[in-house]
Amino acid sequence: MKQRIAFIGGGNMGRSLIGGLIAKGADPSQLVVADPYAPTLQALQAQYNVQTVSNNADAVRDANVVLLAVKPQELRNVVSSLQEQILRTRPLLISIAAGILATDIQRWAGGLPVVRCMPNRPAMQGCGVTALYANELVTEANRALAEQILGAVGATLWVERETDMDTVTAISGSGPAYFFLLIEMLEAAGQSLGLSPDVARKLAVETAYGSGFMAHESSDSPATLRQQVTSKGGTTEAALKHLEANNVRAIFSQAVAAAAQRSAQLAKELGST
Ligand SMILES: NC(=O)c1ccc[n+]([C@@H]2O[C@H](COP(=O)([O-])OP(=O)(O)OC[C@H]3O[C@@H](n4cnc5c(N)ncnc54)[C@H](O)[C@@H]3O)[C@@H](O)[C@H]2O)c1
Ligand code: PRO
Repeated sequence: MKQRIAFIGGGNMGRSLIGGLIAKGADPSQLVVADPYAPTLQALQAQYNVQTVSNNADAVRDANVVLLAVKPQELRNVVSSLQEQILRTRPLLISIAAGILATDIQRWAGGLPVVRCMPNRPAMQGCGVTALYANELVTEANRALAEQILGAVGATLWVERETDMDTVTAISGSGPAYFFLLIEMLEAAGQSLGLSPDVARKLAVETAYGSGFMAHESSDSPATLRQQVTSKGGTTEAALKHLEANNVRAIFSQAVAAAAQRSAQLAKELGST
């Protein structure tokens, strides 16, 4: 990749993308990270040997891609304060912020095109998934560049309607947390039934890994894979009956809807002015 990418924000997700890109062979000298928190910069410098700066304007100076990885609440100030400079150098702006509309970011940037996307934390291991959205100002070259960067750390897909980004965020952006919660709950259940913490954790984590890997590799649907584990009158059936009787599907569906609603709400609270 022959791009110079400026990361604005080197927190959890910035670090995941940087770690994933470097693991895939990106040259650290092509990546610069700006963050006001010195320990974050020191850790990124030590671990990845990327250039780090405390000032956003310094980071974007020579960049042809600016990857916005700050919290949604920070985005307007960050982009507006860079406007004068980026209007001169015209980098591609890529936002990973939940909720915030591409048109709002575009306006704060003085009219530059913006690719809005939603990656997820497994990008760090090169097995993330990113959904991207581009409005009419975004060129084919912009799209290709964004896809090249996010595609280096996992699967990519484009959505045509920006409203779908709220659902995407609820499914794959937040999704790793749902799976981590499930691992936590399996681990706790194992412990409460008498397993040692180490054994309970190993069983829970390896089972999640194996199941995810199998779902990824198999041509069978997740429902079919589930049925293959579930012997009639057996142990799995006993557990699944209990979950179904307690409305696990409805609860989960409502939880995901709450995440999507929060994404839409963030756009209203923090954008459109
Ligand atoms: N964490 C995830 O799994 C995830 C997944 C997809 C998208 N996102 C999106 O990524 C963005 C960052 O989330 P995160 O979880 O990495 O948050 P984070 O708090 O871990 O990281 C944000 C970073 O931005 C830095 N920062 C704050 N103000 C800044 C400023 N003015 N200029 C430059 N840097 C500044 C902070 O010091 C921090 O290191 C959010 O918009 C979030 O919606 C997060
Ligand atoms: N983390 C961000 C949030 O919780 C966006 C998706 C994952 O808002």
